[in-house]
Amino acid sequence: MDVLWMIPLLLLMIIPLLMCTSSTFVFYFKKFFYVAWMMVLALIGIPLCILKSGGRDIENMRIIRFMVRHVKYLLGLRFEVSGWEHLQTEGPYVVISNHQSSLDVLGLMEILPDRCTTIAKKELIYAGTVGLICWLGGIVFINRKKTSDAKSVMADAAKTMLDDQIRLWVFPEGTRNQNGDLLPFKKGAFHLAVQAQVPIIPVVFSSYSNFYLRKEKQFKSGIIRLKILPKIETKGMTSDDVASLSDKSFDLMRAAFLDISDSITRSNGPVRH
Ligand SMILES: CCCCCCCCCCCCCCC(=O)SCCNC(=O)CCNC(=O)[C@H](O)C(C)(C)COP(=O)(O)OP(=O)(O)OC[C@H]1O[C@@H](n2cnc3c(N)ncnc32)[C@H](O)[C@@H]1OP(=O)(O)O
Ligand SMILES: CCCCCCCC/C=C\CCCCCCCC(=O)OC[C@@H](O)COP(=O)(O)O
Repeated sequence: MDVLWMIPLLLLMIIPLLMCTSSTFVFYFKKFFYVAWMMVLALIGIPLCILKSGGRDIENMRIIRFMVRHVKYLLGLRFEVSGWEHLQTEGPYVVISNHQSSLDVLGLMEILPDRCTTIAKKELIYAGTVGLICWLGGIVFINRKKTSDAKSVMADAAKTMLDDQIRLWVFPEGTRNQNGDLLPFKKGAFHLAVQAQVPIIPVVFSSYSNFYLRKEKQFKSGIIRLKILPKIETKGMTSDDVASLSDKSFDLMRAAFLDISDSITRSNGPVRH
């Protein structure tokens, strides 16, 4: 029995020691902590969402947003947001952003507008308590392996956006990417905006490579710049305009990504790919 009491005590001594001496340990510890803490937060949030809304409801995103906002401090991250005024747009719109890591959830919750939820891969629904709270928050799940299914879910979403006056956040790269640049954009977000005839608001996260390097197993403290760009109108556009709309958004976001990542790199050391 006495020995059992020693275990937490030993851990309390060993963990800070390893945190100071091994960057690989810090990497795994922070990653484990992030997932575990989000799971715990979701476990607490689930009954709150059910009590507030009785089930799946986009208003639950307010609870989720509130619960996630402090997590950045626990991981040693800080956000510098610019362009807040561009989110002061009435009615429905589509937010698009680049996607580097599951840490993007922290930036998303930092600026998530009211009545805004996201499009996510369907596999996320199986992520335990996190999956359930995502469902309660009205997240729209798509099957990326079946384009026809994904297209029909997104067509329904375009209708819901207008009927229920909601906003949708889409990651047009379609997958996480940390290659120091943006991946070519998938078309779904642009069809969605054109079908609903709503504006697109691009949001750019600066490169994480000055604090988070998956291959090198580094997860330091750092600053993430979040730049909200002016809205792009889609009124009067048709599906014929989707390709040029996607190209225009890509060019604007890529320029902003290189700009804000470069300014972080200059102040914090080189970006490593
Ligand atoms: C308290 C704790 C709480 C924790 C809470 C945590 C909250 C978490 C929230 C955050 C979750 C974040 C999750 C992020 C993700 O899961 S990212 C991955 C999923 N998202 C996406 O994939 C979106 C982007 N993808 C697309 O938009 C794709 O286009 C897709 C619809 C999926 C289709 O895929 P694919 O076939 O690979 O793409 P293409 O773009 O090449 O399209 C093929 C052709 O189809 C045409 N197309 C596409 N979409 C449509 C449409 N909606 N309507 C009509 N036509 C469409 C497209 O134009 C192509 O045809 P052409 O080549 O142009 O002829
Ligand atoms: C039953 C237990 C299952 C455990 C699963 C753990 C799930 C993670 C839990 C908490 C992490 C915090 C919230 C993360 C939400 C992030 C969603 C995300 O970033 O998904 C990746 C997706 O965009 C693209 O996927 P791919 O890059 O194509 O792959």
